[in-house]
Amino acid sequence: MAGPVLEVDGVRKSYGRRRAVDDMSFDIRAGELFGFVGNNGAGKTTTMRIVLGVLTPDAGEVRWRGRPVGFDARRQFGYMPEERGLYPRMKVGEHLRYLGELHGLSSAAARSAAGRWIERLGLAHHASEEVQNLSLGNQQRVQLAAALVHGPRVLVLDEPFSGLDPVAVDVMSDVLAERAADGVPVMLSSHQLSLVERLCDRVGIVGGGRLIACGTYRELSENAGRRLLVDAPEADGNWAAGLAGVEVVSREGTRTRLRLAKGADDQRVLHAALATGPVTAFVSENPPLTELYRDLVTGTDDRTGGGER
Ligand SMILES: Nc1ncnc2c1ncn2[C@@H]1O[C@H](COP(=O)(O)OP(=O)(O)OP(=O)(O)O)[C@@H](O)[C@H]1O
Repeated sequence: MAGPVLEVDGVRKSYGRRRAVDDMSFDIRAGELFGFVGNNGAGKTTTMRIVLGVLTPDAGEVRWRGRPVGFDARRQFGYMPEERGLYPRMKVGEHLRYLGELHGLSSAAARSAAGRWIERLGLAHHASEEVQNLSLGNQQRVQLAAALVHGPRVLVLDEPFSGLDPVAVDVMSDVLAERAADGVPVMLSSHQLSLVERLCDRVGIVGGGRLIACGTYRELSENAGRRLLVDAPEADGNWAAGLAGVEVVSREGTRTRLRLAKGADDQRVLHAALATGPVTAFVSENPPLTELYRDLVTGTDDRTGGGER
């Protein structure tokens, strides 16, 4: 994968006295699917709007290929806003052609691109319908087509998967993976962490307006410390207590899940388990992104649970 093309550097934004985004920095590489996750109110939409130039930051800047993003660069961005922004009375085909032309495509090119995306996103039966008469999921497909119709060089998508049926999620995932394979950097926010884990090359986790972790799933997983599942049928509930660098995450019957701090010795864990009797399972586990996320976000976001600061 190539180097960074889209850089968010030290971005800060307040609404009145409320700090929504604070010293936010990350970059996205060409051809990379970058998942942007965080609790409600963590600052994702505000950051994405700043990337798009819909909002101006109080400090910091966004750069595209090393230069501050200006009007010309932004015309090459494709954006799917959280508050979907389609004209309800326009017909789907007409709407997409209009948006293509608005972004500088010729009338013929806009017609052809609109037709292509209508077909690709499974909207062929709805091309002549008014947007407002479509189901919400289909409106969302149109919204994705609207972000793609002008052949953008960057995609910024705010919760593109919310409310989609599983088939539409697959179509959307395939399309985004294809765009990324074509070298387009794709930034997407989502609360569907299993999907983000599966789809995205890297993940940025936002808490309280700041980026609290960023990396591949594997990197995030390694930084969080190793997990072990140990099944010691004759052990009592306290067998792992007091082992240095070892935390008991959960116990179900005879199975204990442990988290090991960096550098903690798993062989000492094995010895301690064997000292209780037979050990029928001793397995390294990769926690799902959801669990890593919970560990990272807990305690870092004083707006956790949708509250505001
Ligand atoms: N127009 C606004 N005026 C005042 N405060 C705002 C405005 N927009 C957002 N905020 C506040 O800024 C903070 C960040 O909001 P933002 O919408 O960026 O979060 P988010 O991570 O996208 O949340 P969600 O997952 O719920 O969409 C919140 O405290 C929110 O209430």
